[in-house]
Amino acid sequence: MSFDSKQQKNEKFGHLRLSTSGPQSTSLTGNALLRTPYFNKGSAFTKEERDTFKLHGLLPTNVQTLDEQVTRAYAQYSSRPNDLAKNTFMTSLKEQNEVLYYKLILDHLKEMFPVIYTPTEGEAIADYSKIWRRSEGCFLNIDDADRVDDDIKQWGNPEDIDLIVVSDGQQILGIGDQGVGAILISIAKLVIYTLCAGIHPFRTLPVVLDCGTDNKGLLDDDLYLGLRKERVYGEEYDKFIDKFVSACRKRYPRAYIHFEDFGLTNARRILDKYTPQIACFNDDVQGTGCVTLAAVMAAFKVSDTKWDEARFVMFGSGSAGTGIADQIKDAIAHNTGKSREEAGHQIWCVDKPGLLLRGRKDQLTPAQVPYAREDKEWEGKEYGDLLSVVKEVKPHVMIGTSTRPGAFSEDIVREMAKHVERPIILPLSNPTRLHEAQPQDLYDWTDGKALVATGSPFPPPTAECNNSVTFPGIGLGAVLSRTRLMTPALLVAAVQALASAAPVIKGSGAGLLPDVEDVREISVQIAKNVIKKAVEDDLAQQKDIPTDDADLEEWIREQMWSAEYRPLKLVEEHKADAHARGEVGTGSGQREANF
Ligand SMILES: NC(=O)c1ccc[n+]([C@@H]2O[C@H](COP(=O)([O-])OP(=O)(O)OC[C@H]3O[C@@H](n4cnc5c(N)ncnc54)[C@H](O)[C@@H]3O)[C@@H](O)[C@H]2O)c1
Ligand SMILES: O=C(O)C[C@H](O)C(=O)O
Ligand SMILES: [Mn+2]
Repeated sequence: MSFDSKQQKNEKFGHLRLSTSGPQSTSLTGNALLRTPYFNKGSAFTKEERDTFKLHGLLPTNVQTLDEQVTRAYAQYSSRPNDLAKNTFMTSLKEQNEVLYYKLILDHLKEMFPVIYTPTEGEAIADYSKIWRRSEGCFLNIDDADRVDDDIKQWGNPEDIDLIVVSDGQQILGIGDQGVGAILISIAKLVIYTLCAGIHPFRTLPVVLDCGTDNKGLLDDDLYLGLRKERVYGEEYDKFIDKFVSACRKRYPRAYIHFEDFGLTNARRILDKYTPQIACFNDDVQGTGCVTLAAVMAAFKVSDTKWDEARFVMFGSGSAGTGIADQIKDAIAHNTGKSREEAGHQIWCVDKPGLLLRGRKDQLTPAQVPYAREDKEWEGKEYGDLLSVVKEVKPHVMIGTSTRPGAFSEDIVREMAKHVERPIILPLSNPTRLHEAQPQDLYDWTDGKALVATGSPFPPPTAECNNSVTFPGIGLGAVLSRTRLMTPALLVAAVQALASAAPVIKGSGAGLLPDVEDVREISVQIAKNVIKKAVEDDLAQQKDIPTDDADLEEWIREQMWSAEYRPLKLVEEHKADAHARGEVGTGSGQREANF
């Protein structure tokens, strides 16, 4: 990477920096500059910049600060009548001025998080083809699989992209197949990476793999923007994924790939296939597994539950359910010295047909198989519904990733509370309307004894158990260390950092997980653990990573992007490209032509 040499002298770790607070360079002037959201400062362009970049006559006279702009933008945001309208407003703002967009959110993080992310983003995704105005992100479709490499390569040079979030749209949150609208989940996750972990917004790429859709409503919608055909499965699908991964590897060899909201039959399979080959991560399986394990660890501190006796019931055993089960199984094994197989006996997985049993092996996914119980254990017992299973198992922990709203009904919760002092109940299905229970009901039915965390935000004392407190820090660690692989050991290191930041563990509150307000700091701690483990396990490709803890933290913080205006320098066109690539990661070609 090429960096401004003056800047390097002033910075302890200048030579390692990915993103900088130093000057940026562009050859754009006039309206072209104002229409480039990454560089546009609107009314905040200084007098000198207005001279240099030929902006006179294009802006009102008064030069304003970023804070003044935030005040105006917040008033406009607040005047929007509902959350979806607010979400649309934010999308427009992002298309106009990225620094202002991020600064506005960071100043109102708690309030805006549910509007730009879950649950409102779910509505925007479902309405994608109706509310679409301007294209953002990379669209690859299975009918043009031969073009994948060409379509990917136009986003920059090999060193330009650090992080790719990709979805095929088959299982968006709990709202099922959303086809091409899935581009918005890739974009939203990347926004969270920037807000919560300072990942440089211009060094990322949101992708949708349009493989058709089984959503009849979309296929019948004249406005639908995606491939109008039934979803493709099997060999053709696998080849398409392979082409995508190969193209990413070839064109952006340093990029870490985050898979999001793939369907049940593909999510785990794809993850297992590529984990030994590239640095990749499935958020629904691994991010959710990590955050939920951290919540359970915090809850155990309060309830004084011992790992060797703890019993877990998972309701909904898909990507998220089995991902959580795997993390919990490893934690049991780690804390008790049991084998992983033995540890798995403390987990009971329930899905649509009831408890998973070995006798029904042909109906189980490979990820479910290790949790299926021996049929003879359950002979003469009821196992077809959650209440019967809870009666038999008497779980300490019940986790919902079923997409079935209200599944944790009063009789089930009261039954659970009969057997354990502090029932730990985590309804995680998103969006909010799909939660297996409402937190207030859980407190009421257990005389306030339940320890609760939910998939979408609720007021305190209910913590939000959403992968958004985990994946940004893990990604930051992966990007900065340039880890070759994302291994289970790196994820364990991440969970340790997250669990120790829980308010109940720190003694700073009742929450089982840290609040979103604190997430940037949590991400530093997660990234630190991930990087240290990557170095220890000889996976880190980045050279000269500081070994001292304090230095490492400083090194991480310095590379986190923050929402502030940087001085802008005018350079000639050919130099701008070279400079931009090195300094702000601004790709050439299509990236600029797109604005
Ligand atoms: N809080 C978080 O961070 C987080 C993370 C990932 C997923 N989730 C949520 O978890 C839910 C599931 O996501 P996923 O990616 O695992 O989906 P998935 O399709 O892979 O799994 C869903 C599972 O639930 C089962 N199921 C469906 N209806 C059921 C019913 N009535 N009774 C019992 N089981 C039923 C399905 O058979 C499937 O096994 C979604 O609502 C998603 O938003 C939350
Ligand atoms: O996107 C979220 O809010 C969390 C999770 O990835 C989900 O699919 O629900
Ligand atoms: Mn998801």
